[in-house]
Amino acid sequence: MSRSLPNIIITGTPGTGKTSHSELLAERTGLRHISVNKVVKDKECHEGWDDEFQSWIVDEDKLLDAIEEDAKQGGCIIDWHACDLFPKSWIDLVVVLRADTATLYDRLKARKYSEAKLQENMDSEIMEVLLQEAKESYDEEIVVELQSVDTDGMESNIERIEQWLDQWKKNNAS
Ligand SMILES: Nc1ncnc2c1ncn2[C@@H]1O[C@H](COP(=O)(O)OP(=O)(O)OP(=O)(O)O)[C@@H](O)[C@H]1O
Repeated sequence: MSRSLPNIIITGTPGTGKTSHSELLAERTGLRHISVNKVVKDKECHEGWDDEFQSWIVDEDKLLDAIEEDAKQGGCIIDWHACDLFPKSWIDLVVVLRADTATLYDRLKARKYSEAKLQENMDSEIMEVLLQEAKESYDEEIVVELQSVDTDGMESNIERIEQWLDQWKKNNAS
């Protein structure tokens, strides 16, 4: 599929910094930030609310239909805590954000998550669930793992993605 701009997934366990990175990257590059949580809610791509985990039960087919046009056009930053559902043909780069357990614990605790939700997310980060999902779903050379612990780190992550974007544009110039 040929696009004039690439699509980038920013994924990771909740609290690793997907929204913060996506917003800053969108501001710096002009790419469109697609907050999948927001799309699920606004376009009702779900089958109801899961009380135990305090999250929507996502209808993946509806979600893909909702973002397909944008993805085909290119230039999207897809921000979500899962990545395996997006077709490989849509995606040019997958950034998996990581945080150490102490940092992540503090961030999730500050959100007043239930003990079950907090534990589920901590386990997911420790077991590298998102990193494995990304590596199993996409070619390894497009999957990048970046640490998201402090603001300096976030700055250098964004610079790195900007450099990648410049290179992608050069490689794909017609
Ligand atoms: N690299 C970082 N440096 C400093 N603070 C950070 C960093 N990454 C995230 N944070 C802080 O951690 C909190 C969670 O970040 P954010 O909302 O971006 O995570 P998220 O991965 O998008 O979470 P969710 O999946 O629940 O939407 C915010 O208060 C944010 O400011």
